[in-house]
Amino acid sequence: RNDLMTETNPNYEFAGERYTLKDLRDVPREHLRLTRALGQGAFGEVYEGLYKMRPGDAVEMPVAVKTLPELSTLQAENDFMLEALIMGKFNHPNIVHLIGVCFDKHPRYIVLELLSGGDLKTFLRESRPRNDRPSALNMKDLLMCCVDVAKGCKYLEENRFIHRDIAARNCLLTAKTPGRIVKIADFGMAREVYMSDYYRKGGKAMLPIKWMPPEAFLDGIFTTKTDVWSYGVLLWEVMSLGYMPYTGCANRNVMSLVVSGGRLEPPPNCPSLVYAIMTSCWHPEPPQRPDFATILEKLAGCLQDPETLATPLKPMIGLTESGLQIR
Ligand SMILES: C[C@@H](Oc1cc(-c2cccc(S(C)(=O)=O)c2)cnc1N)c1cc(F)ccc1N1NC=CN1
Repeated sequence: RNDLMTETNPNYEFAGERYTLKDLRDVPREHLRLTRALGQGAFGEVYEGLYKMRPGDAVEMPVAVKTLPELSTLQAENDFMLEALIMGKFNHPNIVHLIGVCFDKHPRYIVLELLSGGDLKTFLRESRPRNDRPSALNMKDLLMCCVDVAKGCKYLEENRFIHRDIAARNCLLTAKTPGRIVKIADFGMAREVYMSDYYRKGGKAMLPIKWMPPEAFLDGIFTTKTDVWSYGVLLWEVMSLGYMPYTGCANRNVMSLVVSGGRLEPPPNCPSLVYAIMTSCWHPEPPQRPDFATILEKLAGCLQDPETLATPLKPMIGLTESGLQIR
């Protein structure tokens, strides 16, 4: 983590300032109503809910609520609090907004803005072209999603925050319809709904190997250039409309493949300008990888290139996770 918070030291450094729990807005539990379960988070169930901002208000704000079960270890309590502290310090349109916390008693809650478009990976998979329906998305839609995530990453980079888990599963959309905004929405290196993405390395620590550069999974070195590598894999996820990277390849084989110079192939119909950004993010030497400002410039170039924009997301024929499929 960026700044290990020990049991006795509930402080957190961000952007050169020091914060403690008292900096987090306390949400009165009685103003919160959990309506339905959204799925299993790393710590506990995540719910959709409604939050009455001011007691007299008629209107209630839709929220997402991360819960920490009563029977949690001190480490889990710490991680939960640290995640809230981390999210509470960010202020950017492409990073999920923390509304507040309920830490007065168990079960503890982290209250987030609800992004009702759901996660990016699911959205991409749902948007794949089918015989009955050509894809609802075009190349511009995909590139705009990538731009949003890159803007969020640039903010983190500017604040010297290393995310360590940039991936489509950890990004959410404000809506599925045009005008959608994508936000980075998970900061816990959390083992979200896609458990299989995390490789059980030794003990319980699970690492998203397929999104990590060699220096990270070999030597545990994490820098902002780690996030750049992961962002390159996220680009690949977006352009493939939500495929699992290195489909069918086990994590340990990915490690040896990548160390010996192997890389992800361009997804079907991926414009060469976009694939060039991906491969630049996967340079073996971290300093040689672009920063997010450069990535944004290159994406802007793609968005101004007619040939790139005209590339169709036509039905693909190929091996998918569920076997050979003709679409
Ligand atoms: C913690 C949770 O946060 C949220 C989930 C959804 C959300 C997630 C899925 C579906 C829908 S919905 C209402 O559009 O069906 C909304 C909407 N807003 C959130 N703030 C989350 C953040 C992520 F970055 C990735 C996955 C999840 N989870 N956790 C459990 C399930 N997803």
